[in-house]
Amino acid sequence: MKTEGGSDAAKRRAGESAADLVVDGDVVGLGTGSTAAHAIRALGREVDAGLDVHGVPTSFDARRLAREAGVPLLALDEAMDAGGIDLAIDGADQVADGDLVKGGGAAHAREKVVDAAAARFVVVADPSKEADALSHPVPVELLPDALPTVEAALRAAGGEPALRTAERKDGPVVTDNGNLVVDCDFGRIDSPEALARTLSATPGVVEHGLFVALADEVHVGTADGVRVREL
Ligand SMILES: O=C(CO)[C@H](O)[C@H](O)COP(=O)(O)O
Repeated sequence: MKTEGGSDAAKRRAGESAADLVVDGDVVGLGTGSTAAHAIRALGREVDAGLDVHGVPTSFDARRLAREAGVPLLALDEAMDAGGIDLAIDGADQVADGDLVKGGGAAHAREKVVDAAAARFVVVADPSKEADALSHPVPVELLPDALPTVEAALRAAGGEPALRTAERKDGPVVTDNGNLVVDCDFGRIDSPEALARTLSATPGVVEHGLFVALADEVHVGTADGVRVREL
Protein backbone atom coordinates (compact mmCIF):
# COMPACT_ATOMS: atom_id res chain seq x y z
CA MET A 1 0.00 0.00 0.00
CA LYS A 2 1.43 3.37 -1.00
CA THR A 3 1.46 6.46 1.19
CA GLU A 4 -1.25 9.16 1.11
CA GLY A 5 0.63 11.03 -1.62
CA GLY A 6 0.71 7.94 -3.79
CA SER A 7 -2.86 6.89 -3.11
CA ASP A 8 -5.05 5.40 -5.78
CA ALA A 9 -7.60 8.20 -5.23
CA ALA A 10 -4.97 10.80 -6.14
CA LYS A 11 -3.99 8.78 -9.24
CA ARG A 12 -7.63 8.54 -10.24
CA ARG A 13 -8.12 12.31 -9.93
CA ALA A 14 -5.08 12.91 -12.12
CA GLY A 15 -6.12 10.37 -14.74
CA GLU A 16 -9.70 11.61 -14.92
CA SER A 17 -8.57 15.23 -15.12
CA ALA A 18 -6.39 14.44 -18.16
CA ALA A 19 -9.16 12.39 -19.78
CA ASP A 20 -11.40 15.48 -19.49
CA LEU A 21 -9.10 17.21 -22.02
CA VAL A 22 -10.09 14.78 -24.78
CA VAL A 23 -12.58 16.10 -27.33
CA ASP A 24 -14.65 14.49 -30.07
CA GLY A 25 -12.52 13.13 -32.90
CA ASP A 26 -9.26 13.00 -30.93
CA VAL A 27 -6.63 10.30 -31.34
CA VAL A 28 -5.16 9.70 -27.88
CA GLY A 29 -1.91 8.04 -26.84
CA LEU A 30 -2.76 5.64 -24.02
CA GLY A 31 -0.02 5.41 -21.41
CA THR A 32 0.92 2.48 -19.22
CA GLY A 33 0.69 2.11 -15.43
CA SER A 34 -1.85 2.51 -12.67
CA THR A 35 -2.37 6.28 -13.12
CA ALA A 36 -2.77 6.19 -16.90
CA ALA A 37 -5.15 3.26 -16.38
CA HIS A 38 -7.57 5.64 -14.67
CA ALA A 39 -7.51 7.87 -17.75
CA ILE A 40 -8.19 4.85 -20.01
CA ARG A 41 -11.15 3.77 -17.87
CA ALA A 42 -12.50 7.34 -17.87
CA LEU A 43 -12.20 7.44 -21.68
CA GLY A 44 -14.08 4.15 -21.87
CA ARG A 45 -16.94 5.70 -19.91
CA GLU A 46 -16.88 8.72 -22.26
CA VAL A 47 -17.01 6.41 -25.26
CA ASP A 48 -20.06 4.70 -23.72
CA ALA A 49 -21.62 8.16 -23.45
CA GLY A 50 -20.99 8.84 -27.16
CA LEU A 51 -17.49 10.35 -27.41
CA ASP A 52 -15.78 9.61 -30.73
CA VAL A 53 -12.18 8.84 -29.83
CA HIS A 54 -9.45 6.41 -30.84
CA GLY A 55 -6.57 5.29 -28.65
CA VAL A 56 -3.02 4.31 -29.52
CA PRO A 57 -1.79 1.97 -26.75
CA THR A 58 1.76 2.18 -25.46
CA SER A 59 1.96 -1.44 -24.28
CA PHE A 60 0.30 -4.84 -24.25
CA ASP A 61 -1.24 -3.88 -20.91
CA ALA A 62 -2.63 -0.54 -22.10
CA ARG A 63 -4.06 -2.26 -25.17
CA ARG A 64 -5.75 -4.93 -23.09
CA LEU A 65 -7.20 -2.40 -20.66
CA ALA A 66 -8.45 -0.15 -23.48
CA ARG A 67 -10.18 -3.08 -25.15
CA GLU A 68 -11.84 -4.01 -21.84
CA ALA A 69 -12.93 -0.38 -21.37
CA GLY A 70 -14.33 -0.21 -24.91
CA VAL A 71 -11.93 2.40 -26.31
CA PRO A 72 -11.52 1.85 -30.08
CA LEU A 73 -7.87 1.45 -31.03
CA LEU A 74 -5.58 2.39 -33.88
CA ALA A 75 -2.11 1.05 -34.58
CA LEU A 76 0.53 3.77 -34.60
CA ASP A 77 0.88 3.72 -38.40
CA GLU A 78 -2.89 4.02 -38.81
CA ALA A 79 -2.96 6.94 -36.37
CA MET A 80 -0.17 8.74 -38.21
CA ASP A 81 -1.92 8.20 -41.55
CA ALA A 82 -5.11 9.58 -40.01
CA GLY A 83 -3.44 12.87 -39.04
CA GLY A 84 -1.38 11.99 -35.98
CA ILE A 85 -1.89 11.78 -32.22
CA ASP A 86 -3.67 14.78 -30.69
CA LEU A 87 -2.94 14.05 -27.06
CA ALA A 88 -0.97 11.48 -25.11
CA ILE A 89 -1.77 10.74 -21.46
CA ASP A 90 0.91 8.86 -19.56
CA GLY A 91 2.23 8.35 -16.06
CA ALA A 92 5.73 8.86 -14.70
CA ASP A 93 7.96 7.48 -11.97
CA GLN A 94 9.43 10.91 -11.24
CA VAL A 95 8.83 14.45 -12.51
CA ALA A 96 11.31 17.31 -12.02
CA ASP A 97 11.62 20.57 -13.89
CA GLY A 98 9.69 19.31 -16.90
CA ASP A 99 11.79 16.17 -17.23
CA LEU A 100 10.66 12.66 -16.37
CA VAL A 101 11.89 9.23 -15.44
CA LYS A 102 9.57 6.61 -16.92
CA GLY A 103 9.66 2.86 -17.43
CA GLY A 104 8.47 1.47 -14.10
CA GLY A 105 6.31 -0.82 -16.22
CA ALA A 106 9.14 -1.50 -18.70
CA ALA A 107 7.04 0.16 -21.42
CA HIS A 108 9.16 3.29 -21.89
CA ALA A 109 10.40 2.48 -25.42
CA ARG A 110 6.96 2.49 -26.97
CA GLU A 111 5.75 5.15 -24.52
CA LYS A 112 8.48 7.49 -25.75
CA VAL A 113 7.56 6.92 -29.39
CA VAL A 114 3.85 7.61 -28.78
CA ASP A 115 4.29 10.43 -26.24
CA ALA A 116 6.84 12.23 -28.42
CA ALA A 117 4.63 11.92 -31.49
CA ALA A 118 1.66 13.53 -29.75
CA ALA A 119 0.82 17.18 -30.35
CA ARG A 120 0.30 17.48 -26.59
CA PHE A 121 1.76 15.18 -23.94
CA VAL A 122 0.04 15.27 -20.56
CA VAL A 123 1.67 13.55 -17.59
CA VAL A 124 -0.56 12.16 -14.85
CA ALA A 125 0.91 11.66 -11.41
CA ASP A 126 0.36 11.71 -7.69
CA PRO A 127 2.40 13.98 -5.38
CA SER A 128 4.89 11.22 -4.52
CA LYS A 129 6.27 11.53 -8.08
CA GLU A 130 7.28 15.20 -7.78
CA ALA A 131 10.90 16.06 -7.01
CA ASP A 132 13.28 19.01 -7.20
CA ALA A 133 15.72 16.98 -9.30
CA LEU A 134 15.55 13.56 -10.93
CA SER A 135 17.15 10.82 -8.84
CA HIS A 136 14.99 7.79 -9.59
CA PRO A 137 16.93 4.86 -11.12
CA VAL A 138 16.66 5.11 -14.90
CA PRO A 139 15.17 2.08 -16.68
CA VAL A 140 17.26 1.12 -19.69
CA GLU A 141 15.87 -1.35 -22.24
CA LEU A 142 18.61 -3.27 -24.01
CA LEU A 143 19.20 -6.10 -26.42
CA PRO A 144 19.70 -9.27 -24.34
CA ASP A 145 23.07 -10.10 -25.94
CA ALA A 146 24.35 -6.62 -25.07
CA LEU A 147 23.84 -6.97 -21.29
CA PRO A 148 27.56 -7.13 -20.33
CA THR A 149 28.64 -4.26 -22.60
CA VAL A 150 25.70 -2.03 -21.69
CA GLU A 151 26.26 -2.69 -17.97
CA ALA A 152 29.92 -1.75 -18.38
CA ALA A 153 28.99 1.44 -20.24
CA LEU A 154 26.47 2.38 -17.55
CA ARG A 155 29.10 1.91 -14.83
CA ALA A 156 31.53 4.02 -16.83
CA ALA A 157 28.85 6.73 -16.98
CA GLY A 158 28.66 6.72 -13.17
CA GLY A 159 25.64 4.46 -12.73
CA GLU A 160 24.93 1.29 -10.80
CA PRO A 161 22.89 -1.00 -13.04
CA ALA A 162 20.62 -3.73 -11.67
CA LEU A 163 18.98 -6.24 -14.00
CA ARG A 164 15.22 -6.09 -13.48
CA THR A 165 13.71 -9.40 -12.38
CA ALA A 166 10.08 -10.36 -11.96
CA GLU A 167 8.50 -11.37 -8.66
CA ARG A 168 6.63 -14.32 -10.11
CA LYS A 169 9.10 -15.52 -12.70
CA ASP A 170 12.60 -16.93 -12.46
CA GLY A 171 15.01 -14.81 -14.44
CA PRO A 172 14.79 -11.33 -15.90
CA VAL A 173 11.83 -9.23 -16.95
CA VAL A 174 11.35 -9.42 -20.72
CA THR A 175 9.76 -6.36 -22.32
CA ASP A 176 6.91 -6.29 -24.85
CA ASN A 177 9.72 -6.00 -27.42
CA GLY A 178 11.58 -9.10 -26.24
CA ASN A 179 14.40 -7.17 -24.56
CA LEU A 180 15.81 -6.85 -21.03
CA VAL A 181 15.70 -3.90 -18.65
CA VAL A 182 18.30 -2.69 -16.20
CA ASP A 183 17.43 -0.04 -13.63
CA CYS A 184 20.45 2.21 -13.36
CA ASP A 185 20.96 4.31 -10.25
CA PHE A 186 22.86 7.53 -11.09
CA GLY A 187 22.04 9.29 -7.80
CA ARG A 188 20.97 12.88 -8.38
CA ILE A 189 20.86 13.61 -12.10
CA ASP A 190 22.10 17.16 -12.55
CA SER A 191 22.02 17.14 -16.34
CA PRO A 192 19.27 14.85 -17.64
CA GLU A 193 19.91 16.04 -21.20
CA ALA A 194 23.60 15.05 -21.14
CA LEU A 195 22.84 11.69 -19.51
CA ALA A 196 20.08 11.03 -22.05
CA ARG A 197 22.56 11.66 -24.87
CA THR A 198 25.09 9.28 -23.33
CA LEU A 199 22.50 6.53 -22.86
CA SER A 200 21.11 6.94 -26.39
CA ALA A 201 24.61 6.68 -27.81
CA THR A 202 25.37 3.37 -26.07
CA PRO A 203 25.34 0.43 -28.51
CA GLY A 204 22.76 -2.17 -27.51
CA VAL A 205 20.52 0.33 -25.70
CA VAL A 206 17.08 0.21 -27.28
CA GLU A 207 15.62 3.07 -25.23
CA HIS A 208 16.03 4.67 -21.81
CA GLY A 209 13.48 6.13 -19.45
CA LEU A 210 14.71 9.72 -19.36
CA PHE A 211 12.04 11.86 -21.05
CA VAL A 212 13.76 15.23 -21.43
CA ALA A 213 11.58 18.24 -22.26
CA LEU A 214 8.94 16.03 -23.91
CA ALA A 215 5.99 16.72 -21.62
CA ASP A 216 3.71 19.74 -22.02
CA GLU A 217 1.83 19.66 -18.73
CA VAL A 218 1.39 17.58 -15.60
CA HIS A 219 -1.83 16.84 -13.74
CA VAL A 220 -1.04 15.97 -10.13
CA GLY A 221 -3.88 14.38 -8.19
CA THR A 222 -3.89 15.44 -4.54
CA ALA A 223 -5.90 14.51 -1.45
CA ASP A 224 -8.74 16.80 -2.51
CA GLY A 225 -8.25 17.93 -6.11
CA VAL A 226 -5.87 18.23 -9.04
CA ARG A 227 -2.94 20.60 -9.56
CA VAL A 228 -2.27 21.35 -13.23
CA ARG A 229 1.18 22.66 -14.16
CA GLU A 230 2.56 23.66 -17.55
CA LEU A 231 6.03 22.23 -18.08
O1 LIG B 1 6.45 4.56 -17.15
C1 LIG B 1 5.56 3.82 -16.84
C2 LIG B 1 5.42 2.44 -17.39
O2 LIG B 1 6.53 2.09 -18.17
C3 LIG B 1 4.50 4.26 -15.88
O3 LIG B 1 3.80 5.31 -16.46
C4 LIG B 1 5.18 4.70 -14.59
O4 LIG B 1 5.89 3.60 -14.06
C5 LIG B 1 4.14 5.18 -13.56
O5 LIG B 1 3.33 4.12 -13.16
P1 LIG B 1 2.19 4.32 -12.07
O6 LIG B 1 1.19 5.29 -12.64
O7 LIG B 1 1.62 2.93 -11.88
O8 LIG B 1 2.82 4.84 -10.81
